[in-house]
Amino acid sequence: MIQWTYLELFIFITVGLFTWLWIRSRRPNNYPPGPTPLPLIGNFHNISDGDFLKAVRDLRKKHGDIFSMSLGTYWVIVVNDADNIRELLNSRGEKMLDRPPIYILKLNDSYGIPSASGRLWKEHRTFALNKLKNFGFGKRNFESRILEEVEVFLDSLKGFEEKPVDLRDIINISISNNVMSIVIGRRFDYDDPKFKYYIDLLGHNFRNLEVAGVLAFLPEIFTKIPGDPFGAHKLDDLIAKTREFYINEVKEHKEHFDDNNINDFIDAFIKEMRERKDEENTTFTDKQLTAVVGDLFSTGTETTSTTIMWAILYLIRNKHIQDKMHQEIVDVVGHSRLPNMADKPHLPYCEAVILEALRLGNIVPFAIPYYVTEDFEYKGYMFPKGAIIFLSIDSALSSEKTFPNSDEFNPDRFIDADGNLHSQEKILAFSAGRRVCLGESLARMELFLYLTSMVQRYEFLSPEGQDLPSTKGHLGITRTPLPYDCRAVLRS
Ligand code: HEM
Repeated sequence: MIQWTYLELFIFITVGLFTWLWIRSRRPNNYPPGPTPLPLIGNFHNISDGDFLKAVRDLRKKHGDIFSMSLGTYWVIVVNDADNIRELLNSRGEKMLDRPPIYILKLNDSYGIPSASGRLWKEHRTFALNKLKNFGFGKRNFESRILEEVEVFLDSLKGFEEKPVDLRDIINISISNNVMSIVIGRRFDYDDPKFKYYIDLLGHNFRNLEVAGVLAFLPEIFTKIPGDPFGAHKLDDLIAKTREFYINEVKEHKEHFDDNNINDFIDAFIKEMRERKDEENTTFTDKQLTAVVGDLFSTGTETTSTTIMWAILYLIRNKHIQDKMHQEIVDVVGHSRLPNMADKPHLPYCEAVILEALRLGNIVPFAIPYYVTEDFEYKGYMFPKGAIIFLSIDSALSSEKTFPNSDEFNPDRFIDADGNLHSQEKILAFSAGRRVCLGESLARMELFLYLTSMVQRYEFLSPEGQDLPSTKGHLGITRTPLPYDCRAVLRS
């Protein structure tokens, strides 16, 4: 019989364990290629230097358009290039429609719409789209409501008397008022302290939460570690505080509910919930209502306002583009009224500026992660059940092939020799397929009405003596510009 010393036993177990971990972390032959995973940590070391966007761009250069990484207990497949993304969603979409059960998508217990899967997602995406349309989404009467909000916003800019100001907070509140007028049936004043508090919390959530960061893939046990080394407790706390807002709104709506007077989305949901109360396994529950209200508040606020902040930043840095945009508005609309959606076909340069801001602003560089629910093959690679798919919208928006000199802000790339708009469909900023952004029509309307009105009335400049705002971004849930001040000077 073999006699083992403790040291020999220790060495044997350690080598055995590492061999098992190494074999387990090896990439099967038919998976997309990628960086070599290390035992225990997989490929975390390849993405953890703080700049996920750059890390993914570098890995693509080495491993090609479709590559895979081992992160936590998952294989993550990153898909680059607009054609690949569209083709994958069109041809394999049904096998990757769900969201993965990763930490950041489970913060709401996977309720709501962006984090939901299966029947819950299907029923509530359809319900939300129908009801939002009934209350005006994308319709003419909603346009007038947005224009009223734009007027209030433009007037509030006057209050700053051309002094340096960071516009982020009031743009956030103003944009939020549009979606909230449909969801909760009212708007908030820009100095309403309670709403400002929630908008501020939302901003913190968007900046601190990284859809693609290390925290996203950590096995849940790591999020419970005392001392909060990964910031998970802080996030839980911020999210719980923001949730108070939605819970209170729902409570108030229930107290004043009148079946004959359905004023907004929450009323419509409560009505549906009451009609289906005896249904077995109904998905129309209080928890889902709170989650959807939270989703519409968050997705409907930060995204559009961040795009406007990027657009103003690029217009400050490129004054000749701002002046050309202004001139087109003056020629077509004049000064006496605000631009409206009927003017859009006659303002191709303004539209080109907006497309270019969506492109270079790159505010959602990766679609919300998808989850493979059935094995499939694409371009000769295996996409195994249980893998997470990252669609790199960044790769589509920064493609040198489609957008030469892609680092430059150049709206003319969308204008042909006759001054007409072209190639707008190449902007994949809202993603594609069945999970395409639910608020795309609202966002496009807001971007057009706000940006054209702002440039019609005001000239946006850097504060005297200050450098131009930086084009560097911060990647949280969205990619936001670093804070900057500007002066809004009333045009005569
Ligand atoms: C410029 C503004 C916006 C941009 C660039 C944008 C972009 C996106 C992107 C890239 C996705 C991920 C789609 C995917 O997973 O493939 C998304 C999802 C979503 N967006 Fe937007 N969005 C914007 C504005 C809005 C607005 C105003 C709303 C709300 C009212 C909204 C509501 C949503 C919802 C609910 C989803 C989840 C869809 C689902 O999972 O079925 N978004 N958006």
